[in-house]
Amino acid sequence: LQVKLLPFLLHPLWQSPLTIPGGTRQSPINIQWRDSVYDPFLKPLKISYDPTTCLHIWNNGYSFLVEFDDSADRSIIVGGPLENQYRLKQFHFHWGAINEWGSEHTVDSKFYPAELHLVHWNAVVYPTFEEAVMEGNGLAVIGVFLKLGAHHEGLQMLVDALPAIKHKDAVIEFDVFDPSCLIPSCPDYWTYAGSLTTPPLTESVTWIIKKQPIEVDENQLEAFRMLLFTSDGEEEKRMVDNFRPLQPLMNRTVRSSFQ
Ligand SMILES: NS(=O)(=O)c1ncc[nH]1
Ligand SMILES: [Zn+2]
Repeated sequence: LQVKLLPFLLHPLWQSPLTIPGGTRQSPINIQWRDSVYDPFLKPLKISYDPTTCLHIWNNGYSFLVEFDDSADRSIIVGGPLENQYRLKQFHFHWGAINEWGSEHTVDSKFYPAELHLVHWNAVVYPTFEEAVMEGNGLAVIGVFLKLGAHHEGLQMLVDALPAIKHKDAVIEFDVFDPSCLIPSCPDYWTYAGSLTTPPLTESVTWIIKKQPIEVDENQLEAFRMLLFTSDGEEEKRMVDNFRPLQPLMNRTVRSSFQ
């Protein structure tokens, strides 16, 4: 198995070791449906996004991100497993070179072709995102699986912007977008205590993984794969397979909001 892991272990994307030394709650993980524990005390997740808080869309050399004005409580989530309300800061995706893989989390060891992460931070307790990143209850990330299927109208607005941010560090203004159009209507989710899946890999994330995927079509996935890891003028490297390998569950239980 170690030999199989070798390419991932050496993957250029993460200079830091695969798991940070002493890491006990790293992400992503495989969600074994039958091992998840229904928690009747989990509340429904309440999502209230203000589409005008959208700022810009950019290529950070690892994924493409849509960033939001998080200077006030205008786009927030509350409820679910969360003690406080959390402010939306950005969302981004992870995807594969082909449809057989691409998501970070897996369900019963099944990969989806892509995964959306909506990143929120606990502005009730912490003064800045940077400080929240370092705290166990600092962040809440909603994960949504993408599966190959029907055309997704809401996603198309993002897809249409991608050619303008093909290269690393390219950014364009993006004034109005409501990310709730990317979140499935089914309220069911799994939740567990984990980490960021990119450096600094800090163990500060309450993960909320939606059970129901959203459907996107082949052309929309292909548009993700035309982005580049590289800056303008550098030898082109297609932005694909920007997902972290699965991490050990260790002493954690995944809870479900549904039976
Ligand atoms: N992929 S992730 O959502 O864990 C993340 N967000 C910011 C940095 N890394
Ligand atoms: Zn992510």
